[in-house]
Amino acid sequence: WKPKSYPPGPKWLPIIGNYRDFKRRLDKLGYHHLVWDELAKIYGPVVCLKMGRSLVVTVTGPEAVREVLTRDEFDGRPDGFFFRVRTFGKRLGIVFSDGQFWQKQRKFSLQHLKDFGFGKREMELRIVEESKELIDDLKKKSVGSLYMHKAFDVSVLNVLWTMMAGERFSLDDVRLIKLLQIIHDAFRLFDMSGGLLNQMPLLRFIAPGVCGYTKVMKILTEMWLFLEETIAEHRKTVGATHPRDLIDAFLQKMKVCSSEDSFTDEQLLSLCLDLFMAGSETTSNTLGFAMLYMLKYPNVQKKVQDEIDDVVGRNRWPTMQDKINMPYTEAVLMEIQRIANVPPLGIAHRATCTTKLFEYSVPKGAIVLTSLYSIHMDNAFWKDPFEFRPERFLTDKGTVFSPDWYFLPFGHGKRRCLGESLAKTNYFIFFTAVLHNFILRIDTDVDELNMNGFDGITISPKPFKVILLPRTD
Ligand code: HEM
Repeated sequence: WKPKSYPPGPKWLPIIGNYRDFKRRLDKLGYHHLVWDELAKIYGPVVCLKMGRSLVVTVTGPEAVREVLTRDEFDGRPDGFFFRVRTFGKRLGIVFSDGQFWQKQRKFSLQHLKDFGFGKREMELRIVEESKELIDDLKKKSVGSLYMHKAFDVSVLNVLWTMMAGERFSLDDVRLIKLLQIIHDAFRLFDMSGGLLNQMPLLRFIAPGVCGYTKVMKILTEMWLFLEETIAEHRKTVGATHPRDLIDAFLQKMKVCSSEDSFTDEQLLSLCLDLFMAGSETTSNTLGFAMLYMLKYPNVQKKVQDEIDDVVGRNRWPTMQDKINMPYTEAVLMEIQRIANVPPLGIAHRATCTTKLFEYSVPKGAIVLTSLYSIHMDNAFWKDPFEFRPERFLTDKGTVFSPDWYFLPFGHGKRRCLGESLAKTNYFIFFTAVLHNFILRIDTDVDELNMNGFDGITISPKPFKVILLPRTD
């Protein structure tokens, strides 16, 4: 049974709703976003499923995705056990908070990250320094072949962490590598609707292992401990003025705010957790896929290298100023984001009031997923969406073309990615730095390269090995 006015979808069973049907399709297709795609083919661009206690509405295709991302009543984030367990049973952080609390915290974070270079030349210089360090490290390690799917993890995080906590990690930092692996596992364990733990939270008492509770608590405990140590260190040394980083700025703000305000110890930890998680996995997975596509398409790799050599030459490092003169490279970077779909369903939204979506009624509290995958792979618009063809992003004149509603790797609207400028600069500098310095070769057959990643909140590349041949001047 379900109200007639709700969006279409398969019939609900008592208690579990559509869980069994969804699981059956997931076992067949292997990826959550493909299940939603299959359901959209049957029921249309707005599909509604009941997953345990959660009502999940998923929108597919540019028209429906645009409708959700441009309307304030869909700017909420889901509530529920899974979304609160990270943040002490409360709605904290930035990613899964909403309303005035979120507005205030998002504004504060952006404003103060900017004070420490975010989106500015300083940030780019830091990324260049990190990329130089990474290239040196790769040169040392690149005797024979090496795993490349996670090569960027620490370097990418270092840029963000310097602005947040004023420190960077050595590329071999064992604790950080372990922590990043933990985050990686966490992203594989759940899906954007919160998974079983959100749908049936009581399962944590009955079957904590099966519903992922045991693992999630292990992951969170390690993350909390790590972040708490960093924050405690800041607490000891923070001054009254001249903050050194975002944590200092937050601690100073706490001192001048009343205890009812949203600037609390728990919020500081939650904010750090959110930025740490949102900022690391997405960018390094995108760069991992970028390496994979360069291996699979050596002719594209060569064209990028030729463009870098033409514009940058062999005697200096690529910079963001070069990007405007490198349309082919930019088109390649865009095509990788389009086809790899690292966040295939973006981040879950929530209807903050009962509202209409086209002719359907969406009740207050429904989880709303936007299939970014569906717009990136839209058959009618892209014609051959499964082909890797960077030229699709170039006009006849050779300039870069960005089709607004068919290319949204960072989302759109008020909930758009907070880290976009950092992510884009990281992506461009690390990618061009590697191709400037190395020719990437595989040591297996090209056909053996697996372009399909692991499923999860983000899609991540499966392990692959690369032979890095130094490019001579
Ligand atoms: C290639 C890398 C990245 C991609 C593809 C990406 C993509 C996205 C997407 C699709 C969203 C959700 C938009 C929505 O809700 O509709 C998002 C949100 C977010 N991203 Fe990113 N992101 C990337 C890197 C980063 C970085 C480096 C940071 C670190 C500062 C970051 C921080 C965030 C935060 C905090 C949110 C939540 C914003 C909010 O709810 O107000 N992201 N990102």
